[in-house]
Amino acid sequence: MSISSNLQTASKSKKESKTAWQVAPNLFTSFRYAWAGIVYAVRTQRNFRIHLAIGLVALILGILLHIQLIEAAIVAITISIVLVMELMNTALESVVDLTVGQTYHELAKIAKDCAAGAVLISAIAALLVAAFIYLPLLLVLLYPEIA
Ligand SMILES: Nc1ncnc2c1ncn2[C@@H]1O[C@H](COP(=O)(O)OP(=O)(O)OP(=O)(O)O)[C@@H](O)[C@H]1O
Repeated sequence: MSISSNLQTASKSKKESKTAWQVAPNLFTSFRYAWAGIVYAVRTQRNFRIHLAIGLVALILGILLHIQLIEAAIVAITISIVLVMELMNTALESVVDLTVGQTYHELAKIAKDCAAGAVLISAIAALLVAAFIYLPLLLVLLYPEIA
């Protein structure tokens, strides 16, 4: 996402909550800020939306394929890691943009590239987990004779 649209969205949410910089007075407010971060990512980050959709499909497929509880736990953790990496990537991009603005800086590039790399590694791990858990079940479903 571009820096200017990031700034636009940020200033919009600033208008919505002028007290967002304050320390959360209670647990409920903390949850509200956390939820606001997730909503921001859903609204502004295409990759976050894609990973969220893939995660939901994986969960539904898991239910349909009757995966075991331990497999469901692994799938849930894997989906969470990818989404967490996306959120951390978004947070880091915002901090970098806040720091250097629209000027090119080699350290800004390293920070953003490494964050993007972290997301990529988590996504590849998720693909591997999906292959290990779903592929054998799907193969048996498609070719019952190999079971
Ligand atoms: N200030 C900067 N200085 C140097 N390079 C930058 C800077 N900002 C961005 N880049 C380079 O451009 C790439 C894309 O940055 P951008 O902020 O547009 O992320 P993005 O395309 O929104 O990423 P994502 O798809 O993960 O959200 C970075 O990975 C980095 O290589």
